[in-house]
Amino acid sequence: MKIVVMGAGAIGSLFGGLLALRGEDVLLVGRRSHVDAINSRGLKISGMTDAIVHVRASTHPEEGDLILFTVKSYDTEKAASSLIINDDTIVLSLQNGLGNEEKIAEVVGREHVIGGVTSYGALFLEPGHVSHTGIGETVIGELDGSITERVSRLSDLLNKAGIMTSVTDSIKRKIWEKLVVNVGINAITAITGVKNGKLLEIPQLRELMRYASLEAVEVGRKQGIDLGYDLIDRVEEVARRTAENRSSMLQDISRGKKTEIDAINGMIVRLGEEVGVDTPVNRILTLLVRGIEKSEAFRR
Ligand SMILES: NC(=O)c1ccc[n+]([C@@H]2O[C@H](COP(=O)([O-])OP(=O)(O)OC[C@H]3O[C@@H](n4cnc5c(N)ncnc54)[C@H](O)[C@@H]3O)[C@@H](O)[C@H]2O)c1
Ligand SMILES: CC(C)(CO)[C@@H](O)C(=O)[O-]
Repeated sequence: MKIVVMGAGAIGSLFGGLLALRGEDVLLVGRRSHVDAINSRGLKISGMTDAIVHVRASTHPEEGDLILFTVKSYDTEKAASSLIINDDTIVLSLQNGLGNEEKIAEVVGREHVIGGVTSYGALFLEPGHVSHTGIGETVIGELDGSITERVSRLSDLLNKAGIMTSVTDSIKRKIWEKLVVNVGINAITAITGVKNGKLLEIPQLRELMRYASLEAVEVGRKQGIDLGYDLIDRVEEVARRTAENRSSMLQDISRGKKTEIDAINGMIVRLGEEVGVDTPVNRILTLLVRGIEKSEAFRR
């Protein structure tokens, strides 16, 4: 199976690197500096995995049997339109936020797309070097909920590379559950500059986190997704488990990078309007993050 990683940044390089270490045929597609470093010195993975992986890298995609789709949500359309696929190509998105699978499907056709969520953690340290920062479950599934041979095969492939993966018949709910966690944690940590654990220690931030998550659950339920209200406690649980993390959105803001706010809190606002659920907390969080993105003064 020829595997193409579309968007070899932190998580894409880690997954692609782990698959290549297992002997799979992998092409990492990323930006020039990262590609050049990998082609001259190999991909260095440090942290929970320690390896130099000799894997091919390019700035342009090639045809693949499996495409691991790992660009940030705001790059989805552009990256999808550069893919080269054949009749049997599977495109597996491991992105956060909502709407990525639909955007990819619009470009390549729905029959090619499989949804995924991962609690693996990775950091991009410098060109040619990523850090493996966390291990967690990866869940994949067909968008229509069917359990197909191809999704089972894909799960086997990832498991063989040491990426603990299971197949679900409700990937949309899984994507929503991860979304609610990101809605509760990411924007508030990005705005206030605190690590995830502080959201539990500071009563005002804890209240905000619960309100933001509750709005997301209400919107999801109105969209027909079977989300329980206990998810709000699970958001707190994730903040506890990742207490020392600086969330991905806080890291983006600190580096002066664009955030995934539109696919996370902004998506709750947009969908809330569609289904008639008020989302004042997420509206303000979205406006603040968009404002901060535009403000030099807030770069830490
Ligand atoms: N990093 C993590 O631990 C983690 C965990 C779970 C989910 N995710 C999700 O996975 C996605 C990627 O996250 P990340 O942290 O790896 O981001 P990242 O910014 O490190 O990686 C994305 C990479 O894609 C590259 N890219 C974008 N468009 C491209 C194009 N057209 N051609 C070639 N390269 C292109 C970017 O240059 C970047 O290097 C996000 O949706 C994120 O929320 C990340
Ligand atoms: C789970 C999470 C919020 C932990 O920091 C992570 O998904 C992130 O930072 O985006």
